[in-house]
Amino acid sequence: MNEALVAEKVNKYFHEPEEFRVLQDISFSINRGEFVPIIGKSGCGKSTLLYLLSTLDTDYTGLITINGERVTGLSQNELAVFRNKHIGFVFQFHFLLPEFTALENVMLPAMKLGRWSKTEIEDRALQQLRQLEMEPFAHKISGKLSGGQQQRIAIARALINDPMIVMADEPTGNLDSGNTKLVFDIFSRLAHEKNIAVVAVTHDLDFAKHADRVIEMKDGHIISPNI
Ligand SMILES: Nc1ncnc2c1ncn2[C@@H]1O[C@H](COP(=O)(O)OP(=O)(O)OP(=O)(O)O)[C@@H](O)[C@H]1O
Repeated sequence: MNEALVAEKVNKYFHEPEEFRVLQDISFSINRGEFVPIIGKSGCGKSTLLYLLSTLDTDYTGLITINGERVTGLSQNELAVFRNKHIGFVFQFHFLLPEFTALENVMLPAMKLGRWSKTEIEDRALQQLRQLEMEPFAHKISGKLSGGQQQRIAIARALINDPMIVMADEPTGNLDSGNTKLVFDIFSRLAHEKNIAVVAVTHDLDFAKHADRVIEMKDGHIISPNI
């Protein structure tokens, strides 16, 4: 099975301040090994869609399937377990703990999962940091590192549990062009070499234009071809 994510006729309404259909019959799929940015003008519904896809918001109609498992309808507890196992998050609100070291931050999701011993987790975390050229900073306090370095720690943390899909919200939002390119290269490599699906909401068209495929949204619809 190659499909990492399938959305079928997803609709989302906000009821305040008035009834508003923010996502309208969204259907698409993303395969493993694909890096797919979601682009579109401010307010078109990108973040709302990512929130649903990542199972953090369950108030929608339609069907979302991730890694062959229908996540629509799972309980909050089941979703929490599912997310930790299968989804890596690089979300802006998903901050690093600034007083913890880079290594401690990366280890945290694996400690929660309870699949490996502490030594194994530390090895895995160091390996992730190494792949992102962050191993020399493993024992530095995260809050004292640069924005680009912190973003790489967040990516290492997103990868520690071997997710099959990574979801990112404005992953290059606060980065200069050098770091933006770096994050782009990391995401492409993850998709192509590790067969992970990477979905990233972005305003950055430079970041998006070299990706495998772009999903473009307008007024709650997907308008890009080839979906
Ligand atoms: N909790 C909410 N209640 C009501 N309306 C909301 C809520 N959250 C978002 N909206 C509205 O839904 C629409 C889509 O918002 P969303 O944040 O998904 O857009 P976006 O494309 O991610 O925008 P941006 O690029 O600026 O982040 C906007 O019109 C927004 O005002």
